[in-house]
Amino acid sequence: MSRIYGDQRMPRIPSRPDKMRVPLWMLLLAVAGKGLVLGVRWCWRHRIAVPVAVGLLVFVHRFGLLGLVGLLVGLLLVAVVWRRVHPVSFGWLARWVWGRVRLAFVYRRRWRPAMVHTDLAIRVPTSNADQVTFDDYYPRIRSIRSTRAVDVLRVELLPGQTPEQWAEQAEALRHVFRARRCQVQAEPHRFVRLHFHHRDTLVRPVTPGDLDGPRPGDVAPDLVDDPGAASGLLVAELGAVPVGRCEDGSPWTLPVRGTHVLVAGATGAGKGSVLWSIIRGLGPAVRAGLVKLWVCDPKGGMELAFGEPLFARFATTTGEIADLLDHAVTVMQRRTARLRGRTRLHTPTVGDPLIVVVVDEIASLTAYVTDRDVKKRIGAALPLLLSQGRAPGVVVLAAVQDPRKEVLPFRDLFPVRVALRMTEAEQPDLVLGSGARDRGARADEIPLSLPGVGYVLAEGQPEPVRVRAAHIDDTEISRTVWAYRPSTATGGGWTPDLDPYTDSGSADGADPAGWDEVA
Ligand SMILES: Nc1ncnc2c1ncn2[C@@H]1O[C@H](COP(=O)(O)OP(=O)(O)OP(=O)(O)O)[C@@H](O)[C@H]1O
Repeated sequence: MSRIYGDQRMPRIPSRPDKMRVPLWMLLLAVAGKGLVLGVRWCWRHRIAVPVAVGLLVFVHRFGLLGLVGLLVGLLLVAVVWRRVHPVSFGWLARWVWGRVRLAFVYRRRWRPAMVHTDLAIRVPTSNADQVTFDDYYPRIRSIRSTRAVDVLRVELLPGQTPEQWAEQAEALRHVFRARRCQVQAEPHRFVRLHFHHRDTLVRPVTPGDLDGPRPGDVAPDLVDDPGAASGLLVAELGAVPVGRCEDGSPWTLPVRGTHVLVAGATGAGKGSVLWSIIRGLGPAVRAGLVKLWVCDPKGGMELAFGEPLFARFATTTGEIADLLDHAVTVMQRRTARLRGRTRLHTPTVGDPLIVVVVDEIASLTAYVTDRDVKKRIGAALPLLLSQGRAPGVVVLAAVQDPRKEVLPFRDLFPVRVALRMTEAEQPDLVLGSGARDRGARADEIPLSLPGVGYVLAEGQPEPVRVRAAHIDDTEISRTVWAYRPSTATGGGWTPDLDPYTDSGSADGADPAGWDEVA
């Protein structure tokens, strides 16, 4: 209140002004005027419902109840035909109508009490001649978009409110509107979007999509005649590698080129499926020679050994892993020296591919290694790769069970992070950044029955998105390996002219096939 009234906490003490005689006609006129204004305002607020109701009344008056039944049957038939002929426009209209219905019967009815009890309404004390009263100001719902699974309300903030205040009340709002989950998304100014989720769209496992078929709106790289264009398409796709599905039904993709990705989750949360989905998504680029997978499986190869033919390098002991990481640092430093002042982001080519260092259970390398020399080498190489590897095209894709800083000291160096099921309520914030859980990333509430479900937060993206990775079973892994393993003659064949800065000789001053020789 002090904000509105300055330092004056209560309104002025009520004082009774002198009585004034008002003629009765003037009073009646004032009451009628106020009634008219309120009536017009009400009609304006219900500007769709009022004409529809009036239209229906006129219709019934003219054609009777039987006519009304005929009209409804006719509308139903039109809807069925419309849905078959043009499902997109029908879907849009259906969502709009469903949104108006939800607004009228759910949100408008419970909105005011919900706002008062969550302290999101503002109460200003006012005084009249006899008593102190209060004026209530309610945040206004400006629009609504509804599907069968989620209602999204766009709400205008009251002066002085912040999206954080709304995020704190998300759990209370979820209960008021009987939703399964409520997520608050801030707009840059004045508005928040409240997502009330009613159904879980990620209950069913996601089947991996076809990587070689035509994409919506374009064609598969394999179907492009010009090899340069095909390669360009594959390189472009490294910015959005298909991993699974988002809660809103859209494809879940992750960038791999120019970033590092961390996947965190308790045991059995489905980290393997995220790693395998990304590896599989990189398959076409691996087959084309534009990506090399350097894979470290400190669990002795339990998780990733199936894919060995797909990998340029595969290390399972801590000694081998330390060698692999040292070599990745060397390649990174050579490339950095070569590309310095020429480009800010390496463009993969067959002679100079993107190197993706995949590490399953990265904590085994940072916290649990007993050999001091190996631990020191790994402890030096990993932060170097994470801090300098993005631009020269040596990127890290890692999985971890325990996201604490003592276990993974450089987790903040991963720009893209995925939080699968976690065991403690603080962990989503450790992985996705502070406040992520309040903004809806309740990874600790993901049930055991939903492996592969999690929340993702990419660099520059303010809100966590709920996602599910595709389920890659052993058969699909074998198919992927068989379909996308690179040809044995690495470094041979045609090199697309994508990188104008690539030297005419070998990429890093060494034989490109040399990377494989080290393995
Ligand atoms: N996206 C998914 N959809 C459906 N089932 C999945 C998915 N991901 C994993 N699973 C199932 O969940 C179980 C555990 O998965 P996974 O081994 O990938 O978990 P993890 O996090 O890697 O576990 P750990 O840390 O113990 O290796 C497996 O039986 C797997 O079949």
